[in-house]
Amino acid sequence: MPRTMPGLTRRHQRTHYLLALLLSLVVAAASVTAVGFLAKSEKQAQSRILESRADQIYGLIRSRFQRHESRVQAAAALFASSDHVDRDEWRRFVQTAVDADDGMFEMFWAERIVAPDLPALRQRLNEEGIVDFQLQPPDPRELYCPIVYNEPLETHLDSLGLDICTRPKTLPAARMARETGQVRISDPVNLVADAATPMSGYVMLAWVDASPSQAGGWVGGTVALESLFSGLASRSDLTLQFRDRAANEPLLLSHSADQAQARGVIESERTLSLGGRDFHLVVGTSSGSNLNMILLLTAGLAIALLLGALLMSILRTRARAEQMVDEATQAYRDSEQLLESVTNNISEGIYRGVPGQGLVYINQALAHMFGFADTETMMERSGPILYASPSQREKLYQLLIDDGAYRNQEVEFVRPDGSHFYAINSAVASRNADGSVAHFDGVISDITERKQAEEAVHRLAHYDPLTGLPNRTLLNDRIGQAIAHAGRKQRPVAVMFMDLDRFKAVNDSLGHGIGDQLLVSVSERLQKSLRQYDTISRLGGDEFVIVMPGAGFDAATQKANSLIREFREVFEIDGHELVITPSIGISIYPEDGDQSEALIRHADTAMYHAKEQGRATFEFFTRELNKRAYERLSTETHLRGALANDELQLVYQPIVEPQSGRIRAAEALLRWNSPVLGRVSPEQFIPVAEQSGLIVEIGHWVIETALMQLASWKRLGMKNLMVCVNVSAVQFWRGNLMQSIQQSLASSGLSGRDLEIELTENVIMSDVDKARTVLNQLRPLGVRLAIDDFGTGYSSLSYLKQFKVDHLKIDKSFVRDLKTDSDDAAIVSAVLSMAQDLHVQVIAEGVENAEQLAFLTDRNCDFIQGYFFSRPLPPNDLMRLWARTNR
Ligand SMILES: Nc1nc2c(ncn2[C@@H]2O[C@@H]3COP(=O)(O)O[C@H]4[C@@H](O)[C@H](n5cnc6c(=O)[nH]c(N)nc65)O[C@@H]4COP(=O)(O)O[C@H]3[C@H]2O)c(=O)[nH]1
Repeated sequence: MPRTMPGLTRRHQRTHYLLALLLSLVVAAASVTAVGFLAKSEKQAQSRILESRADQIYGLIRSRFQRHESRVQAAAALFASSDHVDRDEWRRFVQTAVDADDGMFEMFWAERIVAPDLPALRQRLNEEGIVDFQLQPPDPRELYCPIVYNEPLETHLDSLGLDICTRPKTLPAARMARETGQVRISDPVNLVADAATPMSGYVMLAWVDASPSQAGGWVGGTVALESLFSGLASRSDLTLQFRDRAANEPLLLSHSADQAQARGVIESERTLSLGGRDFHLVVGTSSGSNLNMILLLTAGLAIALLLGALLMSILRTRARAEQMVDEATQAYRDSEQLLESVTNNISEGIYRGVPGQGLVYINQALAHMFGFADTETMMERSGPILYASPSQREKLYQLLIDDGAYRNQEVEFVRPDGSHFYAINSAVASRNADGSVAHFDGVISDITERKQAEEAVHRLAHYDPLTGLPNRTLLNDRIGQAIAHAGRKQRPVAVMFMDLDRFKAVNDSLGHGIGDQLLVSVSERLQKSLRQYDTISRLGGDEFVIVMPGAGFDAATQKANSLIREFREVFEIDGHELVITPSIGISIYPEDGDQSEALIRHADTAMYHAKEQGRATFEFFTRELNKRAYERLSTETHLRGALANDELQLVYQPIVEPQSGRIRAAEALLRWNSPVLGRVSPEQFIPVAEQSGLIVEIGHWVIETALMQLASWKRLGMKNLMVCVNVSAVQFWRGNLMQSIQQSLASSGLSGRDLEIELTENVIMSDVDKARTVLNQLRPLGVRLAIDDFGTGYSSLSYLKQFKVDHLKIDKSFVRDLKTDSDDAAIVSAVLSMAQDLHVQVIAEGVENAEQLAFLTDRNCDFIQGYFFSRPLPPNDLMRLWARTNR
């Protein structure tokens, strides 16, 4: 089955098949015609040869017959011409003929005698030595024709006495010979009666009339048929048939006759009339010529087929070649289109440049990259590609010359409008035979976006998004660099940790938007006030760190002072005039650390100390500060587990009505007995709890516990008693105070009037509006409000009036020195007087002695609290005290 070529159409294939078939048919027909013609010529030639051969054979057979006939005639002439021919004479006469070995099988003399002559014959023969003459057949009859002489006698004794007139095959010939006087030939006879292989032959008979001394008779010659044809059929290409017409049977068939018949030989026939018999001779050709014809024809047909196949193959090869050319052409077109499509649609710019000529090809993307509408415009207007750095252009071109290529080079290009873009540029050169650059092909990928993204990532990783200042990561780098540089030059580095005082209040009251703007303004102000090589970093929230390479103690002091001064100037943010102060902690390399992290941490510690010192100030880091910072950290660590471990307790200090001496309230005060740190003063752990935010949780616990305690006392009969709890600034602003109080009241079953919260002036004044909102929410619950530590802060009573303050607590620092410090006495007197005017009750704290009590009672102080009456007491002790005082 022919393989179908992909892409070769069926129509083409059919045409090819038809052409090949046609050629095969034409060649086959030509072959057949040629073979026919050749066969015919061959046949004619063969016929001619055959005729000639047949003539030869015919002549030979005829001459062989005639030779035998003439011998018989000669023998007959011998008898006719002699009075008597005796046996010896006969023998001598025919001896040559029978010895010639050319087919004369036997020669005999058969006499015609009548019955009465038979004894004389026997007598004569007996005399001649034939003693036992037997007639064959022996039957008595009138006429006998027995063979009386025959030669060679030795081999043909059995012929002696044979009566030829009794034999149906010889009798007709004998008669005819007598009647015509001619040699006549008998029917074919078997020459050897008992032989295994029959031997055919003829008997030729010639009549000899009787003479006076001799009876008439026949001379006979027995001729072996084979001898007539010997040597004639030896050629394998000839077949012979020799038929006796009268006998009508083949006398001789060549050994190849059957094959010859099967192959249809050419035959030539002759009729041979001899001795009164007609013989039919058929000579045929051998079959060799037919085979040749068949071979020829086969070869012709094979050639036809081969030619057809060859043509088919040629056509197919040609068609395939054409098809391949078509396909290659199509593929080339496709690839050209693909290339065009790709080059015009990819985002990479592609160009070809020729030294001295500039660009000779660019694609669409390249034109767009350089800000041109299309390639034509760029090719017309643009010179060489513009590199931001001409030296880089030279360097890359040198690479092309030296290495033949450069790959993935990051390049900055300039557009005609002056804008820049970043790209990755790769190019490869093609060289002339002399090695010079013939042209170079390049690819440019615009990586501006990637660069921008990288820069954005870098910015995010290293800069504070709000202010654009370096973040902690970059700060660490800068400090590291500053230390490395300073270390070599043995110079100091100052690290300032700056925190904005009460920034949270700004954030909470004015919102984060304003807070953020304030931070930006602060960063700008800081940047303006610092040297170029100083680094300002924002760590987050309101924390800034300033690194000042080369600055030691004096320079840092100077800078801190100037910063604090500069911050006195108002920040105008979105219509708000904000005053904000910084607290600054300073650490110095190398004294306070040689690592960025240590220097920042120590500056932070110093900053806390500055805040503790009353804000808007700065502090240098000291070992003592570090110790305190460590203690604070340790306190915080242990405080985290204090609530859960039940390490906190409340003690209650009575607040007493001086006139009656009755306990009207009890202030709940925290106590922490740490199994590790021992007893820790509230003045030590409360600030830590506030800084860490733990105060929210602890504060809730205090309110809840105090109210539960009061409920318990009330159940035990302690009437007209309320509890006062300290609420810290962090708890007030960040903790959900309202919810905490509501929950605790609910669980204790008490009313709001049983609770008083103590807030410092500073808490309220840090955000008056918000404080008002919170307090207004509490008011409906009946919760009372006391201003703690009054006198230490703003001390603006009239201002506080609007908050419906229930009690003012005069700070114990004023009470302590009442006797010795006239200022304190004056302040206390003034406060008491003002409070009475405003109908606000006053509680004096820290009353330790009778003089203090007398001073206060003289001025109608409403309540007294202090060691003079009682130290803070455990609940049961207070209950016992109450039992003594209030019954
Ligand atoms: N020298 C002297 N001191 C007297 C006298 N009478 C009372 N005190 C002390 O004065 C402090 C009164 O509490 P504070 O001013 O609110 O000052 C409190 C308060 O600000 C804070 N505090 C205590 N408990 C809590 C609490 O539960 N929550 C909050 N936020 N702060 C608390 O800790 C501060 C110290 O508390 P304490 O050590 O318990 O100290 C208590 C108390 O023991 C006296 O006659 N002489």
